[in-house]
Amino acid sequence: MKNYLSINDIDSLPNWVDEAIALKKDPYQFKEMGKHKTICLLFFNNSLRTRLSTQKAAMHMGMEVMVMNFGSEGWALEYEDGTVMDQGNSEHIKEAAKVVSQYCDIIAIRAFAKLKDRTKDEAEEVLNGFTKYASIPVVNMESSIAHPLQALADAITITESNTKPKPKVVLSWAPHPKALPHAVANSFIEMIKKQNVEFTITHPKGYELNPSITKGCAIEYDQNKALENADFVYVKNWSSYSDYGKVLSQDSHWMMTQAKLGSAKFMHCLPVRRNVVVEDAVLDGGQSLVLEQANNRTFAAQIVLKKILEHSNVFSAKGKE
Ligand SMILES: NCCC[C@H](NC(=O)CCC(=O)O)C(=O)O
Ligand SMILES: NC(=O)OP(=O)(O)O
Repeated sequence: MKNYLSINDIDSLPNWVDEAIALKKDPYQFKEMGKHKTICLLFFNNSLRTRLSTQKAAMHMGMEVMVMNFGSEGWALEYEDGTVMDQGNSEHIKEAAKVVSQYCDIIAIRAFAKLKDRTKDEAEEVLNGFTKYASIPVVNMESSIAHPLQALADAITITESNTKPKPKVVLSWAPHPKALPHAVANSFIEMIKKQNVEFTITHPKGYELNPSITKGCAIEYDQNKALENADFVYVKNWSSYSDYGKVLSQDSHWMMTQAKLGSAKFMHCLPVRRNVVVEDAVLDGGQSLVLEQANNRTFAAQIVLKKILEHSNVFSAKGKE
């Protein structure tokens, strides 16, 4: 595997989950693999988990790590080809990506959706710009439309705590004061479609996600009905997709409560707004998996780095890359 841009870059999800669980038991077993290799983490948006867990994963693999908050520290980048750069942007992606490629062996990028222009967000100019012009592998640390490191961690977490042959998994929208991206929900859906589960999505009308991603999924507008007999409830806010980037509802009836959760396990990618998205009793209770999810981010990132290093070591040994 060269790049990890979406869940579709995983050749076998069950194998990757098993390998990640094995890495978790003995995290430094491949510490020689990344020796004298450097990963550069470029952040165009804030982070706690992604930044620290990806750094930790790289350290487990014996890699050196460079981190840059590009959004606040880097030059404003231009992505259009052939532009006369006489406005605010100082540096073109062509130079930036090629320069970063000279300093490291893997680039990881976080660049969220701006939620103003759907076509522009779906073009993924930052992630795709780096992928196009970098000469080294690229990892998606949450782009406009995907968060595949989170979804892989979620797959590990569900596998570890599942006790049933075919559990019921529900993705439930929850209210939020800000307009949030679709990336976490999109990648979760793409991941869960590859699992042997019964899956239902529930949200208010107007919050339908990209139909090409939800194709084939059950959508139930009655949250209580959707939650019946659930084993895992993944809660997440997202803004409207059809009325792009808009907050259409802040209806607190959609907040997850212990009463609604019943005996199901609770999941959320974090950060989470307490008593807006989910009540304290759920997060502070025994059914919450949020800390396990955050912990598994390290091993999701580590399996991704291992696959990339294996691929690049094979190619460099052959003198091909
Ligand atoms: N990386 C995980 C989630 C990141 C982002 N959440 C946020 O921006 C929440 C910010 C806040 O609550 O103010 C999202 O939904 O995609
Ligand atoms: N879940 C997640 O990606 O967290 P951060 O935004 O803190 O990295």
